[in-house]
Amino acid sequence: MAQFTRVSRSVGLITLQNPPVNALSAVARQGIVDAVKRALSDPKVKSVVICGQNGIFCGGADIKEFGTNITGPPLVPMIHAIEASNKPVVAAIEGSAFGGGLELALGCHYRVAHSKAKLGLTEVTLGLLPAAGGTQRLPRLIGVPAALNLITTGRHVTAAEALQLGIVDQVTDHNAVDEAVKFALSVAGKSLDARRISTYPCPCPSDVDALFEEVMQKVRQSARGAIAPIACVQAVRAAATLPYSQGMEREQELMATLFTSGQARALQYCFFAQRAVGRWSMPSGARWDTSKPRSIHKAAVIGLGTMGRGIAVALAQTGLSVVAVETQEKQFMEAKKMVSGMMERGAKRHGTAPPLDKITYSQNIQAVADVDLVIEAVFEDMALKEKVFQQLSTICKQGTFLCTNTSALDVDHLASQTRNPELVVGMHFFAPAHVMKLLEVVYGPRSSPQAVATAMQLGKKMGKVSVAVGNCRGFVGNRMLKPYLEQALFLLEEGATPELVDGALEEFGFALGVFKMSDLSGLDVGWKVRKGDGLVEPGLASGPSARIRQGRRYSPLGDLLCEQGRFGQKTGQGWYRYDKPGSRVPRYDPWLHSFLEEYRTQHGIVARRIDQQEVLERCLYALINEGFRILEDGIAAGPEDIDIIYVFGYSWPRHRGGPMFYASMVGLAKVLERLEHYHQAHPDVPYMQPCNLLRRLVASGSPPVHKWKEAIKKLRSQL
Ligand SMILES: CCCCCCCCCCCCC/C=C/C(=O)SCCNC(=O)CCNC(=O)[C@H](O)C(C)(C)COP(=O)(O)OP(=O)(O)OC[C@H]1O[C@@H](n2cnc3c(N)ncnc32)[C@H](O)[C@@H]1OP(=O)(O)O
Repeated sequence: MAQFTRVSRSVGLITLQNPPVNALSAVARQGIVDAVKRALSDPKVKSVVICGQNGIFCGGADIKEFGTNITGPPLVPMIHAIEASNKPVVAAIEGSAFGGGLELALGCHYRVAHSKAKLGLTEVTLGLLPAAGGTQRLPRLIGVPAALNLITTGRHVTAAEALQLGIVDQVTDHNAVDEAVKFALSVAGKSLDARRISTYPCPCPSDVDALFEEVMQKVRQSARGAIAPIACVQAVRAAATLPYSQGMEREQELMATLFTSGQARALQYCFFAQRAVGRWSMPSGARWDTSKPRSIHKAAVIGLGTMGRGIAVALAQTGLSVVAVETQEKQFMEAKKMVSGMMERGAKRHGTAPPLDKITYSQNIQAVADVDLVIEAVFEDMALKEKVFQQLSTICKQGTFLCTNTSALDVDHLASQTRNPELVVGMHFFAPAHVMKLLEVVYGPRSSPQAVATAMQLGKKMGKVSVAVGNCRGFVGNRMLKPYLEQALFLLEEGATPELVDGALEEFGFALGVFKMSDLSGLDVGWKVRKGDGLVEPGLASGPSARIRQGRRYSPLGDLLCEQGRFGQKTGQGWYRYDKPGSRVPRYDPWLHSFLEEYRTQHGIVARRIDQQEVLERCLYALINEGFRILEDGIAAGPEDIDIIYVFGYSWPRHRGGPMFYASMVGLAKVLERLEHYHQAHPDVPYMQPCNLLRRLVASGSPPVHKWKEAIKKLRSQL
């Protein structure tokens, strides 16, 4: 849909009308084609302005059309027709001009942007490339290095940066459409020879080959196996080395490969899943659209360790008044300094003032009496947390929401320590809390829908992707991590090395393999939890029973390393060796390898050759199997919730769509068959026993991932 009107007597105004983001659907494209024809054939129209309704220029091609039979006029000829017009066409950019939206604007002869507008060729984030001429026009307009940066990252630029780069011709604080109309009046009748970007030569540095080689190397490194950024470099290279028409052919060729790829499907699934998790629901039937959040004006953080500091910064950055409480003198002094430093660095990056005055510090928990919401972030110890919740329940004013940042403990038990358990929810942040985008909002059986809605809304305000999940040990993310870590240890026992396991996982796309990650986060963290669970027995006992604890297979390898003081990066030794404590570069450690050999001998294990395929199947399918159990238990409402948690909190490669999406791509029958195989080989590993839900989904014909929610509901009703 696009509306045509004539304004200021001689300006044809074309307004895209496709809410909510004016995406270029088949109907919208047809509307533009018709409106442009009308403008060009109307002798009273001397120039044209294209804008979008409701303050947004255009959110790009309609992503919902991808994967369907696309009809309607294609984008490329539509944009060519606009560029070829003999009447000047001005794009009036308000809100966003992304992907095909910016490509449409690049086909116009001029661009006027509102100062708050954001622009970007974002296709790479959806596993695609700017295939409506973007890879050919942008380098011609702003040069190869700047275009490569924008196209391979998909990053959004502000109107000010767009002006500096030469993407837009004018930036205004006033109404962009009015300004564009004035602009259009001023250029009516002028020659357009120098305004058609496709006719520009591509400004290139002298050594193009060296430039592209260097960029390609960098992109390959950061892409972690994603193919779209590489295709983007190839397409821009075509702009730099070929005439426009041949460059366009190359662009289309590369797009055809990406368009039907599994990676594009995965990335587009993530786009919609990220939005779907905002539409949360609870097993009680409470939902996002029927639960009203309460406004939070003042919040408190209890405990200023690493997590508490990050949470305090994230809260202050939203503009809330924050009371930060730490009772230990040394930690209190240190935290004050660290928090100010974090805020100053953040403000410097964003070119804003640090919100230092938003935080007041106190060593007395009584200081939280008048806040609307508290986030407890004290040490992960149930007795300590119980005490804090009992205190909060008496100190805080009526109606204050009490949240815990526990990463695994029972939220409902903490709620039972208070007078109003309905006000208690978990807010599980990920370290560093002011940087990481994920927030698990954990509801217990007694949490009120309003408490959940308020925590979800606060998370959104903090710029987090918030996912509402049920209460169980480890919630969703950490619960699924357990079988993954366990398999990694079993693989070491059986003959693998940390290098082999990490190599396989990093090749799959994880930023860090499991052992590097364990060294980074500290081996002592898990050791403490296992001690609390009564799993740790000191020393290197031998015999098969030494590796059976609480009736199931257990690997004491991590405990043995901790007994040696090998806690990972912080002690300079863990699964790898580091140059000094605190160093970050993992190195091969001969000690670890002899230790593993000695361990195997002591336990009578004959090392065998393990390949990458086995590493991936055992680690990932064990984790996925637990994901199915989580769905079966109703802890996560749907596969999207699990996938978003893994993509945003656990560095699961986005181009693989999250663990549950990945399972659907591999094929549920295959996942089931491999789990059955490994469970037969390792009957003492309950995590490998295929979950009932997985079996039933396979039996019901392995529905596609977007149908699982419905299928689970149906399967439940049959029980
Ligand atoms: C085999 C041969 C193959 C040949 C090739 C065929 C080619 C055919 C296609 C040619 C394509 C040419 C190249 C162009 C490609 C593109 O343009 S891809 C799209 C690029 N656009 C984007 O990346 C922007 C995506 N959107 C956003 O970033 C944000 O939505 C926004 C615009 C910044 C607005 O943000 P906000 O206000 O926060 O709202 P949201 O909640 O994010 O969105 C509101 C709802 O709108 C839905 N939506 C958003 N964008 C799109 C879109 N482009 N298409 C469809 N739907 C979109 C979004 O999902 C929300 O809806 P719900 O999911 O229902 O909540």
